[in-house]
Amino acid sequence: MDIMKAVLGFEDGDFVVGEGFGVKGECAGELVFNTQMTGYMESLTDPSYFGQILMFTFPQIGNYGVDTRNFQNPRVCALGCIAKEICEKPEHGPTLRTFFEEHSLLGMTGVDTRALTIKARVHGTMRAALVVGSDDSAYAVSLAQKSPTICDIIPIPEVSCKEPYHIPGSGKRIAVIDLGIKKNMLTSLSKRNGDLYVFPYNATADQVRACKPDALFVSNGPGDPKQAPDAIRCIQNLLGELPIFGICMGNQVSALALGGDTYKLKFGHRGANQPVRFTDGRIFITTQNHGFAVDAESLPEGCRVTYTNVNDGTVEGFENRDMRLTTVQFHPEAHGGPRDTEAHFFDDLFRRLA
Ligand SMILES: NC(=O)CC[C@H](N)C(=O)O
Repeated sequence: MDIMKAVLGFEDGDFVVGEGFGVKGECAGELVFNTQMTGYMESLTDPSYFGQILMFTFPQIGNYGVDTRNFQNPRVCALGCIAKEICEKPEHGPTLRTFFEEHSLLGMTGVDTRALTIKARVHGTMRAALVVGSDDSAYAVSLAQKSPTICDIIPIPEVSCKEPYHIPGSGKRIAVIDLGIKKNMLTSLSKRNGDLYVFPYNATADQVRACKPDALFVSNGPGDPKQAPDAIRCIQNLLGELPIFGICMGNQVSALALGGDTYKLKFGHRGANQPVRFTDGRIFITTQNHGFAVDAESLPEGCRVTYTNVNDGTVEGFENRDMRLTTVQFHPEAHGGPRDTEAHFFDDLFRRLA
């Protein structure tokens, strides 16, 4: 096998050289790290990673091949993939290498991902550029420096559905705003017989009202929540009119719709063992993937923080009972990661509509 060069350049002038996999090419965006031991395909296909380069801290990924049943979206959404090592002989095929080659994706191995993770933890998330097929570090650094910040990109329209669609179910009618929804959110709602009317990111309140929903659900999505003005407006118009639920980006845009604020975390939470504390003191282990957070202090009267991240005390969920709004920052739908909060969130959602 011919070795293909690759280089990862950072906005601060630093760089690392490694081995490329997939195809030759380049990409630039935030480099973020995920600490999951499994679920690499769920993460790579999670639309919330659109616009970011995804690095896995677990030393080897690809050890159970590529199974499209795990995909959270039909395509890989991360701009590129960085891993210490990819498995060349998985128990089930095809290999990550073959998949990346066949789908013209960009990957890099053979780098000290732990050192790069420490760098992100010390200095904060940085913009980086991955160049596969070259070791021109000066070029990679200049690409990183020229790339827009995560707050400047508008990625949601790229991953939201283009037209509304219907997933029939025999139960409650849920209007879903797709800001780049993970498949397992839809599956989790469908499994509970939800009759789902899915709308693109720019749906208006009147379009939502027209399907006569019992509730509104706002999905996860990539980028800065402040770059989702249509969803914020739609929620604002529907607040108090019907129950509203949201996950991750759905949590953040709900806070903004209420007049609250969000801010960028130093290096975010991305992994499958993030502990959150519920109001009753119980701790749940959750999957998370977020780089922004809701500012607890900014939430207006009537809101109550329901979940707090045990590691850093940040907001992992809040509610406003008067407005019948319940949102979480973590991922109860899992995929990958633990399903400890699936029933807690989704069963509760339908119980509230009964
Ligand atoms: N998974 C998500 O919905 C992420 C929301 C937002 N893009 C963030 O990084 O915080």
